[in-house]
Amino acid sequence: IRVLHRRSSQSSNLPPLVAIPDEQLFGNPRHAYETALKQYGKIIGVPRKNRLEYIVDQSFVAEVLTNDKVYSFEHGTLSMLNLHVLLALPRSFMHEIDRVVQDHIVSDLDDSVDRIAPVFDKLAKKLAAPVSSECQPIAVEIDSEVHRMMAEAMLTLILGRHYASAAHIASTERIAVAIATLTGIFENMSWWSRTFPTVGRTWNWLKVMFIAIPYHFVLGIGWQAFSELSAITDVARSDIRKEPVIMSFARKFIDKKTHRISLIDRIWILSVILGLIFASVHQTAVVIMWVVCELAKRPEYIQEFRTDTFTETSEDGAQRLTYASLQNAERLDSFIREVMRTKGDTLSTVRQTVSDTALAGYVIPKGSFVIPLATLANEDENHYGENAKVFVGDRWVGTGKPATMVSPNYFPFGLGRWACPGRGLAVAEIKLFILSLIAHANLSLENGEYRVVDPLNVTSVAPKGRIFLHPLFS
Ligand code: HEM
Repeated sequence: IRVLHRRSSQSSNLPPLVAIPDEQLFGNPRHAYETALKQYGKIIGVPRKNRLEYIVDQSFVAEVLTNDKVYSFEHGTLSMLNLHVLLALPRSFMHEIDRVVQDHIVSDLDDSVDRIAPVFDKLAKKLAAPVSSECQPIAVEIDSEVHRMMAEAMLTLILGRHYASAAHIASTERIAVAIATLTGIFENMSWWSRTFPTVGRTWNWLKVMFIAIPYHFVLGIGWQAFSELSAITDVARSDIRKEPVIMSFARKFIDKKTHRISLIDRIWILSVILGLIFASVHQTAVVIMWVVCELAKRPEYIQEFRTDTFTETSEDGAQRLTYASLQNAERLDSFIREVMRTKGDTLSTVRQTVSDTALAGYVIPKGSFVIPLATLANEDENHYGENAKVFVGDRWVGTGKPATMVSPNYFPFGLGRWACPGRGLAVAEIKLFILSLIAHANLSLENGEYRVVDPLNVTSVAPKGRIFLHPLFS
């Protein structure tokens, strides 16, 4: 690690510019950034993949993530995704997705959970079936199944149960992963993209815009949804709450005179739904895998999670998990919060300066990416005490701090006005899967360890480990 320059000139007053070799940046980013911040101050500029990013320590998390007038979430996030073009639209894409999630998903989590719970139960039963019949531990390929399950759950919730066909589920998975590549999640792992980042980014962008979205979305799900939106009328419905998210969201676009939704609005609705699929499928699947791996590494927690679980009897007499069951699972909630705090997020939230901005005696130029180093805040000994870096599964029990409650020392879901609006659903989904699975089997991990695949992107790339399911009574 070396300083390229301390200050380019007295008048520009830039933070120190620090060069970190690629092997350190991509191989052990946490150590590399933490060391550089310790050496050169609370804010440093670090070039990465042809971009200059300003990395700040834990003392600036609140300022950078919540002062949206200066540090813009929309500019930061859309620019990182190479989707700046959306900033030029007359409507705010991010505001619209935010509203859909708030008004049509998390406003009634009881109902949202009821709609998707069967999808989680189905996978848990499928995975555990061979274990129960053969009465011996079996290794399961859980990662791809979890991705598929998330695609099915979100299709069911957002577009309706009739969309959950094998073909649509496969397309949804592909779209979610394809759009996630725009954030550069696979760039860190490929020599080609790391060495020629601009070419890599352009290639990814073209692939997503001209192949993945048209082929996997427009021709299938998109076309079906477009036809349904074309047929929607403003006839009053008594059961609007029971409609899929897309339909209840679409109602506000029905023109009072024509009683139809205009072509532009139909395209807008579909774009927002596409954004929502991206935001909700891939990342949740990855975090489920983190929780599964951590729990399989620490199976001693499983029994107490079971003891906490209560189910409700449905009309057909079967036992089912409801949102109330999930809220009751306090020890599991604490475990999830601890996984999210300690899994090693580094550069997980980004903002972009909308003007030259003074910070810590320096001036950060307009249009710069500013990113807090999450590990420093999430594992800050001044805040959490001596055992800050230790995983304590029940650390949060009885503290009134659920996994969804963010703060400057815990921001896996971001912070401020733009903190993830879907986090209530995300945590409910993680609990649904874990509780459904441990109802049928115990878990363990081969050699008690998993592997972090991309340490610079732990939120978007799942860890790898060989998971074993064990029969409950053996
Ligand atoms: C465990 C899974 C998830 C994680 C770790 C996660 C994390 C995040 C993070 C870090 C942000 C940026 C916040 C910021 O910069 O301050 C964000 C934004 C967002 N998330 Fe999530 N998220 C998850 C699941 C979901 C789900 C299930 C939905 C939808 C139902 C969702 C919808 C969104 C949306 C729409 C935004 C854009 C910001 C906004 O509209 O306010 N996320 N998420």
